[in-house]
Amino acid sequence: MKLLNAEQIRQWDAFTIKNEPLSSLELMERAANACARWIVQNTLAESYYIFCGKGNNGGDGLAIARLLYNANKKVAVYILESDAKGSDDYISNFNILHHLSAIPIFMIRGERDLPELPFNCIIIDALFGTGLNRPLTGLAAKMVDHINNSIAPAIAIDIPSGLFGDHSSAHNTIVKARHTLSFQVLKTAFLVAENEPWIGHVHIMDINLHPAFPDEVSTPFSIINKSLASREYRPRNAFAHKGNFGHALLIAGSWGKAGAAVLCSRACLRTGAGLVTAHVPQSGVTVLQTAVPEAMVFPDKEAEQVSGLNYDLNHFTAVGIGPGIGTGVKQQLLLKELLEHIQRPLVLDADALNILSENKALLNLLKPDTILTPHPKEFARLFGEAADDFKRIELAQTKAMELSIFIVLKGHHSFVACPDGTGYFNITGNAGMAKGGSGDALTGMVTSLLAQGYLPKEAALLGVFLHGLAGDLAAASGGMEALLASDLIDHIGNAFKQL
Ligand SMILES: NC(=O)C1=CN([C@@H]2O[C@H](COP(=O)(O)OP(=O)(O)OC[C@H]3O[C@@H](n4cnc5c(N)ncnc54)[C@H](OP(=O)(O)O)[C@@H]3O)[C@@H](O)[C@H]2O)[C@@H](O)CC1
Ligand SMILES: Nc1ncnc2c1ncn2[C@@H]1O[C@H](COP(=O)(O)OP(=O)(O)O)[C@@H](O)[C@H]1O
Ligand SMILES: [K+]
Repeated sequence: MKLLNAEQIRQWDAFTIKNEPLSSLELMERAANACARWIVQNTLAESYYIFCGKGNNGGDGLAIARLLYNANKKVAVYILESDAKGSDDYISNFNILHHLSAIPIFMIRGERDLPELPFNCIIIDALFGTGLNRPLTGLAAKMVDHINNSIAPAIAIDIPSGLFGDHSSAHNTIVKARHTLSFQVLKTAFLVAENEPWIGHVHIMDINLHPAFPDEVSTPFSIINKSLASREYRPRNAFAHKGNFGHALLIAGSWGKAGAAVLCSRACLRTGAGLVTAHVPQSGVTVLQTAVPEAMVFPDKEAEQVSGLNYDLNHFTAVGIGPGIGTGVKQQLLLKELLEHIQRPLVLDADALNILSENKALLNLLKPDTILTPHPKEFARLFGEAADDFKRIELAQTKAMELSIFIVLKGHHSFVACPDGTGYFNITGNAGMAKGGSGDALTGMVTSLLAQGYLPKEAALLGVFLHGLAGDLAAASGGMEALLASDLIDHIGNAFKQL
């Protein structure tokens, strides 16, 4: 699903208005209806304090006030006064409300006009939406501070006021919402960790914008959702044999970190690879053969670390390297040798990435379409610190294009940067996965898909989606706190079944 920017969403409105057809006021009513319905169904409050600006976001707020009043809720409206005359639909809704004369409307001209907010009210934030074009200052910022200083929860309409939809809002004054009711599609702002303090729980309100529009625009960003993942998925043929599903090699583990090799090998098998061989230090052999008897083992000549490649890499259909290997001289040489000789699809994770960070010249050895799976710290070590989350995404895109590789920037919404300049945000996964071992599972899963013949882009997108979904299913059955990477791996099968 394409991720549209604020301007494209405006065009989508206009397209819907022209082609459905309906008036913009009717579209606003539809949006307000969806919000009011959600508010009535999901909240119980003594009263609703509705803060409005004079743009269309404020128009939504005025319409929501009327609809909540019609649903027998006690409402009061507070309008941020400004020199602007207000958008047409704001004015229309203001006039309707004014004539209704049942709902108190207060104009806020100065700080002294700000109402006291009782603890048992709900605040509706309809000050500014996607039309915000500069940080809030003056009375608007004071109003937001006032909302944030109240203990009453705030529900933001479309986007918390003060937050930019498409770029960083660092240092802005922003409404801290408990819930955000946003129209039709996710905004990029909801996908980055730096905005977590403002957005609360995001709920997408379907307002039936015209389905033909997204096909007409091109966007650099998309969302990996179930329909995209299902499109990538290739079910097994009935007459298939293990040779059809490739042979994955995983180079992982060291003394004290045999678990990393166990987790990525098991995840690799659970994701469907026909054969899996783990190259581990000798100390890891018994561990691996006991914990994952389905995997074959290639014992290194050293006891506690992997130290060299004494086999033909072409024997395998895909290779994953990094989890728990360490960053010593021998692993550095091993990685260099591997990068020089490999002719197969490759995933680099964890210590393999840390080795690259210490030896940047190795980046030039990366073959096109190699997949890197850094978490934000590994990414910073590799490519430098970024000023904010949006800049980090930009940097990932630049590096993916420059090096012709895929970069899976892991996080709550992992971002897959592709060499063609496109990028995909994942929407599965949960905080239960924030525990050592989850990343090792992802390495095994993506390597598995590559081994089975999925193209690198397909493997990265499907792997990230299934990984998060398996985590979600594991959390649904055993809770987030208790979630182990092993639980996630045990749910990979159920994740596939949902495709
Ligand atoms: N499909 C959908 O999504 C639908 C969307 N709809 C709704 O429309 C909303 C977008 O409405 P919108 O374009 O009128 O912009 P909105 O944010 O209300 O006002 C911005 C105005 O404020 C001003 N301004 C900007 N920054 C400022 C600042 N820092 N401090 C002070 N002023 C500032 C700026 O004017 P300026 O001062 O620049 O002349 C601008 O005109 C959207 O979020 C959703 O709620 C629904 O109704 C229908 C379906
Ligand atoms: N809060 C979260 N929400 C969704 N996914 C998460 C969250 N925290 C971690 N993850 C996922 O778990 C994995 C963690 O990887 P990583 O940090 O490399 O862990 P490790 O190396 O310890 O296994 C990543 O795929 C990441 O996207
Ligand atoms: K808002």
